[in-house]
Amino acid sequence: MKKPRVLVLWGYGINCEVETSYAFKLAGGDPEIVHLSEIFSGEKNLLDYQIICFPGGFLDGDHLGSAQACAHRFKHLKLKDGTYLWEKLMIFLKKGGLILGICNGFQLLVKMGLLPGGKYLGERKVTLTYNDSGKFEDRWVYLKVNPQTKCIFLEGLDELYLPVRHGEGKFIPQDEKVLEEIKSQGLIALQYIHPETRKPTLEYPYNPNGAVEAVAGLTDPTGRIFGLMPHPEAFNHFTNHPRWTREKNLTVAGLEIFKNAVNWVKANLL
Ligand SMILES: NC(=O)CC[C@H](N)C(=O)O
Repeated sequence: MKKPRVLVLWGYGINCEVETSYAFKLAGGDPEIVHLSEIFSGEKNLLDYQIICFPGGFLDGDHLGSAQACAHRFKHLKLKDGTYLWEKLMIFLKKGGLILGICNGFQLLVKMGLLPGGKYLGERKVTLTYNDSGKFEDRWVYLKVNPQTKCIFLEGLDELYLPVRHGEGKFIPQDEKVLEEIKSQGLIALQYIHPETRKPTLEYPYNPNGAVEAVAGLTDPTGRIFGLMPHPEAFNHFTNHPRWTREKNLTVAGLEIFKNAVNWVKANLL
């Protein structure tokens, strides 16, 4: 059986590409780690893959704000064949491909305007900025999947426990109107919850950054683009869980996200 081809990008400060590629492999995909420079030079073509993944890290050293500089490259870079990289991305989406952005990758997706997408595709309507705590947050968080979400990556999932590690994870919409639109279309895919009430929370440290509406992850109206601040690739085996020696029958929650993507491509694109 053919395996979905997954483009896992690295370079310029991305540092989670090996773990991310490993997670896609465990999930049944055929990942390839490709340096961004090979995309920018046109040596590698986005259209040769069914899934594009932007992993976590510190693109361009977080200069100008996390993922900001790289977002400009994706929006404005002209390839040797005379086409724009952005046009390639649009063709990739038209062909039905999936896009996943994790942490720094999520920051990149919102800064280049792939999320929230839909009628705002290419426009920046939301951002991810400095944590309210004023420091880098490195902790595990409880998350709830929006039962209304169309996000393919989250199908069949309800609550998740995953690690976050970021300095700029606070979700902010441009204004109330944008927030209402995002909410009414079910684009808030994932929220930070309080471990006791199991409800979305603004309380620190359960909401580790002060994200408005406790947003931890967003999808676009097609459900094929997904970005999240937590790192699902860092929970790919039960021993990654901080309490694995005490808690039994742990679901390896992170891996489920990669399996959903791979299985969807197998069923719909291969
Ligand atoms: N782990 C990451 O991807 C971190 C993203 C970004 N550099 C930040 O600190 O917010």
